Amino acid sequence: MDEALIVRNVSKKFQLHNEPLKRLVSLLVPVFRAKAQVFNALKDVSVELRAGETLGIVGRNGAGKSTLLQIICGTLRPSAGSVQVRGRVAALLELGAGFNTDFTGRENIYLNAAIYGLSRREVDARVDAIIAFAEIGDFIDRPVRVYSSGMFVRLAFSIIAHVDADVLVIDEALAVGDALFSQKCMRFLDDFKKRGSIVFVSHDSGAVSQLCDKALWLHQGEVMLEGGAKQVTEAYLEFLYSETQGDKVVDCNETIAYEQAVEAWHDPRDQLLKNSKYRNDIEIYPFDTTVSSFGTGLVQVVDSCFRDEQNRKLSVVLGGSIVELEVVMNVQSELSNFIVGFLVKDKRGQVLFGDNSLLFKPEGYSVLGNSRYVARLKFLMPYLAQGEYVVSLGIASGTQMDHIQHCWIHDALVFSCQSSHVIHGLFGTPVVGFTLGSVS
Ligand SMILES: Nc1ncnc2c1ncn2[C@@H]1O[C@H](COP(=O)(O)OP(=O)(O)OP(=O)(O)O)[C@@H](O)[C@H]1O
Repeated sequence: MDEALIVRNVSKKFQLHNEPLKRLVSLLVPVFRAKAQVFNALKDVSVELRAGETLGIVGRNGAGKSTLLQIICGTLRPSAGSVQVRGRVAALLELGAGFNTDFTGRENIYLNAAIYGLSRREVDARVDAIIAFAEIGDFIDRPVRVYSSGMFVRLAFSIIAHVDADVLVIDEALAVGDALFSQKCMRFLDDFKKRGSIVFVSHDSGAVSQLCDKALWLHQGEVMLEGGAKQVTEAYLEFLYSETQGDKVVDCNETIAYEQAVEAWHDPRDQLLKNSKYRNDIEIYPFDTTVSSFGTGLVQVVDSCFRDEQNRKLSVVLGGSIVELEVVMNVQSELSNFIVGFLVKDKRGQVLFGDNSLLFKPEGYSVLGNSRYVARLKFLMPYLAQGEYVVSLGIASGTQMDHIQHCWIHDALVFSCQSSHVIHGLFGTPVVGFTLGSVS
């Protein structure tokens, strides 16, 4: 077959029991089973995935996504219908599944990889790569019962990434909480797409539309829509918004005063947005002094943060407002043509925007050796879509086209945005003026 996965008319019914005793009795005495209340978690779901394709599954809580993934992986039997998968399936579905909590991380690598059918010799050959990808340091030789959930995810993902799977099944909810690692996972998945198929469940429809070729929208156990990832995620978002907003159309004349748009950067919808649940709060995590960097080493960044116009350090930045990105650095030796810049990337590593100090002084600044400097880059933070982001910092000397990096930090600051009105595109940039006139 050309298909990597065929899900045909799959239904799943769960028996619901209020009391554990009744559940036990119904398991032991089949006649009681008929009396239990039945819940249809999946109803006649069909989908096909060709080898090399990526399928995203979206849907609200309780829509049946995890149930479908478990059926695809064979850890749950369907009540009706069938699933055919070609090749080796590796899954990240349930934290700790397949792990022995008394074993160390290293021992669990062998245990898990054996479950996926790898021989000891095959695991010997890739154990170092698995450990390097997981990046959990000395914890690899400690029992996994002492692991944080983030460490579990790191190790579990690293294992499934190295078992030569033909189909990867991933519930992205598990990767939440660690923006840096989920970026790395997304990069890995992008690469994996070249050789295998992926089934990917995510609440982040942006991630689904970027990563996946096709998508399936489940609603109360049924297929609402199946098709191209873009088409399905857009329809799903529209549905979510119409559910939360109703069909109310905001009357622009009533709520937006054109005169408010006097300052170039001011978004006249600001007040409207700030008072809504789409308020674009962007939470900033503190600068991690242990984060790795590369460059000549003549400059070390010792701190970085966001400040508002009153010079207050911010833990939350509001999308659509002016902020200052502060970079504190130690400079070892005198440098000319000095440039400070930044990039903001989404969790797949895609650059959204960035800038540097060259626009202010094309010939660059000069700095003295053995000194500490504070650079501040003031910019308009765009409205960001829900998700996690990182800021990369670069300190260099030279020109835009030709420069030497003294200190480049990939993930200097991490930030996370939980609420947003941005549903199309990667980010929103404020509309600073609008006029409408009739032409005769
Ligand atoms: N073992 C079970 N017994 C009874 N009901 C179950 C069982 N497992 C799942 N369900 C029910 O089936 C429905 C679908 O659950 P499922 O976990 O597949 O949803 P989901 O789309 O993955 O949700 P979420 O996004 O919240 O993870 C839910 O209403 C859930 O309560």
